[in-house]
Amino acid sequence: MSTVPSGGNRPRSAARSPALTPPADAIAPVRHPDAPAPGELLGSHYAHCFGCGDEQPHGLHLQARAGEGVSITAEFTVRPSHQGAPGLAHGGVLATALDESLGALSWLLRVVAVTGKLETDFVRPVPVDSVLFLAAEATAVSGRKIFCSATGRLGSPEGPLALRADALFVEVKVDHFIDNGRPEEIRAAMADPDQVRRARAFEVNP
Ligand SMILES: CCCCCCCC(=O)SCCNC(=O)CCNC(=O)[C@H](O)C(C)(C)COP(=O)(O)OP(=O)(O)OC[C@H]1O[C@@H](n2cnc3c(N)ncnc32)[C@H](O)[C@@H]1OP(=O)(O)O
Repeated sequence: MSTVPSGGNRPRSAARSPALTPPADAIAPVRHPDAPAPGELLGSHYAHCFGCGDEQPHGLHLQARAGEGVSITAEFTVRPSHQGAPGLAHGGVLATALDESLGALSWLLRVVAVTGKLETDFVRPVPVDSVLFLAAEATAVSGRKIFCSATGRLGSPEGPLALRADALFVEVKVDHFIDNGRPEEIRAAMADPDQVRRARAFEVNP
């Protein structure tokens, strides 16, 4: 069953960019047999990640849980440091929370993927101290392209819809990070056995 309501007040597909519509020959996403069980906390893919890292003091500290199929849920508490306007969350921070939730789907597919395109609807203002209940789901796969959607609801998983996103993630090899990341952090990550283990867990064909 889908955990991402297509809902909101108008049909999402009416406004979506063509690049975010899966091609006719796209296939349904397949949950990897070794994916974490529904309800299991996924943990951070990188301790210094702005979205989910435990060791990132400026980060969002998002904690995602595996859902059914290829879906996750996550909670994000909006802090005063996340403000854009007085007492309200910054839109870019909210987009980051959606991006991170969508990125967490990689744990269920067991592929390494990065955001290629992220389209966000900001449906309602999100006050500081709100708890946003995020739900993300992969909807289709076409070659290296993973189509996915997410929502953010205020106060509870059934609360008022505040955010909605559609995204295209593109599968990459671990070399994507090794070739492009700053050497200092890459060296540190490769020297950390836990980080190497996490990277391997995402790779189907290491
Ligand atoms: C490890 C998990 C981390 C999770 C953290 C949360 C997620 C993130 O924030 S990731 C960080 C932000 N994202 C990035 O830095 C990505 C930067 N971009 C890139 O590196 C490249 O553009 C990349 C990898 C997306 C695609 O490049 P490349 O590998 O050369 O593939 P490319 O051939 O261009 O594209 C593959 C397919 O995707 C499509 N595609 C790629 N980007 C887009 C886009 N922006 N819009 C539409 N389609 C796109 C292409 O059209 C192509 O489609 P088709 O196969 O039908 O021809």
